[in-house]
Amino acid sequence: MESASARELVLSELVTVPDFPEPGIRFRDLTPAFANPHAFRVIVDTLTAKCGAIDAVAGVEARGFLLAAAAAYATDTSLLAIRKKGKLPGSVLTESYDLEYGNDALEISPDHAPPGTRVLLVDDVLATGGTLAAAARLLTRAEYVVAGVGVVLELAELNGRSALPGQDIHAILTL
Ligand SMILES: O=P(O)(O)OC[C@H]1O[C@H](OP(=O)(O)OP(=O)(O)O)[C@H](O)[C@@H]1O
Ligand SMILES: Nc1ncnc2[nH]cnc12
Repeated sequence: MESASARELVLSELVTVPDFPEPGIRFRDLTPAFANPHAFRVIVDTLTAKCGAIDAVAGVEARGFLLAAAAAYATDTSLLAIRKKGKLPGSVLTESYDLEYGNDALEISPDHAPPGTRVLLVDDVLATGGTLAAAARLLTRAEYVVAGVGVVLELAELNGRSALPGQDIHAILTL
């Protein structure tokens, strides 16, 4: 169970925007929480406290990068960038996925950490789970171990957990 303070901080800073980025979507904007230095610190500390031993933190472009960079710095571990298709040079692994408002593909450079690297995978929002499931597939194909999945906000009605069977998922706030 999450501490009330982290959950309450996120809840107090969360902004819901109707019909963005397209009609029918209730967009959950966490950038105000990231702009609050106390809230951002508590968020990063909570995400990193909830996983076991790790060697790296992976973040999903773009909003996941904000969290992953801070979490990797805080834990003194490797930072792994999971990017949208076409942004990484050289040899990459690719996974396509669907999300609440479209589809896309993610890529990773597979040789930036050794096989067996224990990775905490982070993002801001878990909605349908398409994004994090594709990211977890990339990490597995790169021969890393997904030690945990951390998100700030889980949208339970979209059942994203079902896309991540067997993963240890921690959400600071679930709506
Ligand atoms: O669980 P899902 O249904 O896959 O949705 C969650 C994803 O959607 C958002 O990213 P988005 O693709 O909008 O990109 P951005 O971070 O570049 O804004 C969010 O940051 C998650 O990565
Ligand atoms: N409703 C939503 N709000 C913010 N980010 C999202 N990613 C997918 N669905 C989202």
